[in-house]
Amino acid sequence: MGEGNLDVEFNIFKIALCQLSVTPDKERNISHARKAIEDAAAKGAQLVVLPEIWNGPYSNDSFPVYAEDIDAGGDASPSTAMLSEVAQRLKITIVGGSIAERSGDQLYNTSCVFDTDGKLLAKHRKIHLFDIDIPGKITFIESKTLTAGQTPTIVDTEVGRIGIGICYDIRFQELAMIYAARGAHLICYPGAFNMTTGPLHWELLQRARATDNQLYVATCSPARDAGAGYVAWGHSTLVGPFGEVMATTEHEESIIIAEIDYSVIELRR
Ligand SMILES: NC(=O)CC(=O)C(=O)O
Repeated sequence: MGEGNLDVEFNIFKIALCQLSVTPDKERNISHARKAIEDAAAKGAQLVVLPEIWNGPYSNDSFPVYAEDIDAGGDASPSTAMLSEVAQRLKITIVGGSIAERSGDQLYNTSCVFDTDGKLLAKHRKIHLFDIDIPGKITFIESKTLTAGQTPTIVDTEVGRIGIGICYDIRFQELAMIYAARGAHLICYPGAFNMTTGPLHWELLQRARATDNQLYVATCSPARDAGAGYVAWGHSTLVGPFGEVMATTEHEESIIIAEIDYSVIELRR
């Protein structure tokens, strides 16, 4: 598949954004995500995207507790084992949101992409950690526990060339530009914006990245839990290459199904 070339298996296909509720019960979160992926596939989705940190709470206290050794696989990573199994069984591509990854002494916020044979195609470690202090509103210092990833991640799948970013990565146009220059059709950003930055920037940034680069942008957030330590904004969204919102939702749990047509990219350009 060459740069900008639309020689992919499916030019038109359905994407599902699974805006999942997340609880402190990891086993429940894994089986809940499995069920949502099955539902999405039953509705015709060939690409399923999950939220940022979907197997446990989004907090510095929880990251070390819920972290998995993805490279070891099997019992060391029940979350990614489930994603691999379901991708293979249902013959779909999965951008597996993100989970905390343990690698030696380091922890990362990591997104795994699986192909239709259940093979791990790529692992993206969040490059731009979410260190933020808006007095009286929100303080979150991801770098207290997490290490930043070092490399952009772009992957060829049966549903196109996909660039991966995680949440705060969306604020950095340079990353999206690299993906566009390398021929991405779609950038997927699992993300968990919050009640301060969500209303301000969530849709704006998605539409900006899509318009700047004239490609599709998909985001997937956890559903909002008003009682959680970190309250997610929700509003998972698909944006087209003209910066148009093609599908979105509010903050409750939901599965968004939408159609992507890559021929529109050339048309817009
Ligand atoms: N949680 C994040 O990584 C990013 C975020 O909430 C924001 O940029 O705002």
